[in-house]
Order: sequence, then C-alpha cells, then structure tokens
Amino acid sequence: MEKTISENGETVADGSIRGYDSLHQLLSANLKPELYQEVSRMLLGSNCGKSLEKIVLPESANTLSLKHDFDLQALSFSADKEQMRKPRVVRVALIQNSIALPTTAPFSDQKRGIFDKLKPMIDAAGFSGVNILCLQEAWTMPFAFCTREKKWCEFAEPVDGESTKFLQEYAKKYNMVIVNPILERDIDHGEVLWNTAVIIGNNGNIIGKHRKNHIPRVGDFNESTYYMEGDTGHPVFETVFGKIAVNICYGRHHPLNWLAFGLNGAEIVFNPSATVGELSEPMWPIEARNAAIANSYFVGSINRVGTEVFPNAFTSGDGKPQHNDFGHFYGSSHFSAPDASCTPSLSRYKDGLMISDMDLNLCRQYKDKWGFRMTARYEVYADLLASYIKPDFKPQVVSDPMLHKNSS
Ligand SMILES: NC(=O)NCCC(=O)O
Repeated sequence: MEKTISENGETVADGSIRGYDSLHQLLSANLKPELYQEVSRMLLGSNCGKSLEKIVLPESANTLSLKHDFDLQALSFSADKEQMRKPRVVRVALIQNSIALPTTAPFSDQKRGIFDKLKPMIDAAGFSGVNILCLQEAWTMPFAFCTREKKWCEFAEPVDGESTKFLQEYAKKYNMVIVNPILERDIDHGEVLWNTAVIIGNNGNIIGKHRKNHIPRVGDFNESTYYMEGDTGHPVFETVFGKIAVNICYGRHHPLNWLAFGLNGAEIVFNPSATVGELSEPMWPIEARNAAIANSYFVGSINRVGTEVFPNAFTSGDGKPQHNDFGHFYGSSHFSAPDASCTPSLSRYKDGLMISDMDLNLCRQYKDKWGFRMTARYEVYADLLASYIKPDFKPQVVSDPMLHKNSS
C-alpha cells in the first residue's frame, strides 16, 4: 500500500478505496457470493444472459503484469449466433498509467520514462493477440494543463512524431491497430497545438487523426489555454478489425458528440481521458455505458492514474486556495457494450491493461432489438437544432396563464 493522502476531507490510502483496488473488488470482498452475484448482475449487466467470461491469457502476459506490477484483466463479450453472418470477434485493449518521473525532471527524461513503463504493457497486449489498443489522453506527458504555464507545450509533437514512430514499431510487430492520443503540434499551420488521437494501422501506417471536439472549462481543467476545439468532425476509421472512433475525454459529457460517431458508423468508440475523483467519478461509469446503449456500439473508457504534483502552485478562479496538484486521477478503465453490460474497472491507482474480446455483430443485433436508430426522430431534432442556432430563436415554452396573472 502507498502513502496516505487526504481526499474529500477523508484519509484514504493513496488512490485505493480504503485499501481496495476498485469498487468491484470492494464489493466482491465484502458481500456473500450470492449477494455479490445479484449486485454484479445489476451493476455490470449481463451479456447473452450471463456474466462476462474471463479470458485465459498466455503465461507471458501474466508474467509481465506481475514483474511490472500492472493490473491485468481480460473478459469476453459474446453475441448471438447468426445464420447469415459469421461472428466478428476482435480483441481490444486499453492501457492506463501514471507518469514515470516527477514533473520537475527534465522533459525528455519524463517522456522517455513513460515510454519505458508502457513497453511491457504493450508487449503483454501483443503477446495476448490484441487487435486494437488505445492509450490514455496525452499519454506522453504529465497532465499539466491545470497550470496554464506554456513551458509544457514542449511536449507537443507532430502527428508523425516521436510517440507515433515508437508505436508504429509495435503496430507492425504485433499486427495491431494503435490509437495514440497526444498533444499535437501542427507544423504546417503555424505550429498551433491540438489535443489529438492518431490512428496507426496494423501495418504501422498512419490512417488518420481526430482532434478533441469539446474543450473543458471546469475546475482546474484549463485546457482552453493550450488548444482550441477540434476541426476534424467525427471521423470513423475503417480498420481491418472494425470501424473505430475516438471521443476524447470531456467530449463524453456531450451526447451529440457520441451520436455523431454513431451516425458515421462506429462500432467501437474509445474515450481516452484524464479526470479526477472529486470532479467526475460518479459520472464515469454512467456516461460511457449510456453512450454504448444509445448508439449500439462498444465504448472503451480510459483514465490515467496517480496524483501529479507541479512545481508552481496554481488557482482556477474558484476561490479555492492555491494548490500544486489536480487531485487523484482514478484510473478505472473499462469497456461498455451495446447490451448494457460492462466489464469491471481496472484499478483506481495502479497502471493497468484491460483486454476484451467483443463480437461486433452485437452492435447490429441491438439496433434490430431496440430500434433506437429507427425510432430516433432525427428530423424533429434537426429542425429544433437548426432553429436553436439562429439568433432569433425562442424556446418553445407554454406558460400557465395563471402564472402571469399571479405575478402581475
Ligand atoms: N481532459 C479532460 O477533458 N478533462 C475534463 C474533466 C472531465 O471531463 O472529467
């Protein structure tokens, strides 16, 4: 167990929930098995009438997780057998990690340290036959956007920069599609910055990029100091393993953002994130799962882990005393499926690799079952939105005439 810190006024072990890695671990350790089964059925849902099955991973992957002390979980989502289509099972993985060195270390050492700590996790994914892997938001750096200091811009790199080159080797080696979320510097357009996910194909080629659509202006998340809202729309990348998209962090609070990736045909949407307990933990398991249900696709949610302390104290104009850290990034990466089932979460404080098999046929099966696409009434909302964005928009409110009588 790590040192203790104070979070929300309570003393807790650093990042754990009173010594437990995750909510699911806490519940399974403290409830009678028959009660845990009921809680788990409601909390994690069921897939084809049963709980998710554990995947047996190769010994080499388990050995790496023990040696390098990262959480490793692997569960399988299935779909009903169809007569006309073969199952389309893909193995998908998420990596969550803390930074490797203090934020005061030379920048190149910090970056190299993170690359080094990711190597065994990527190898474990490769040894396990993972087809698509997604890393966390701005994984090459501390999440320094709380500080508003511009020196952290040095971590930015072009789409084909150092981290993409690093991951291209793994993509080729393991025949793996890799989603690489970075702080991007657009060299060809005045060296401006973006929050970007680069999609690397299984041949090591760059398929494309997506830039974060919604930029937070909440609490310490002062990201608008660094980059603007993305200009790449809602691309879906057709890979040899399926159609994927990336909804970067704060975009998960915007149902229309999720919808747009769905309308473009996504089968798996990744949500690489950086968010802290006090701000968003109660939202975390709900938003992704809701998006998976409403849009009939799989969602892979990833959050970094640990508490990152910065050399200079900062404030966020909210009257709180100045401080040197964001709070605790609570990990808890997991997958959600269109049938409302989801995996348990990875550790709240340890690095981790979450692997899932998913039969992508489940997406269409759930479109057919619930008919959310058919019943969506898009034309009604298109009309409303078209009028809402006009300056002369008036909300459609029908007031009780008595209301006005009483107030006059
Ligand atoms: N990185 C980022 O967008 N964080 C915002 C906080 C949140 O959405 O929970």
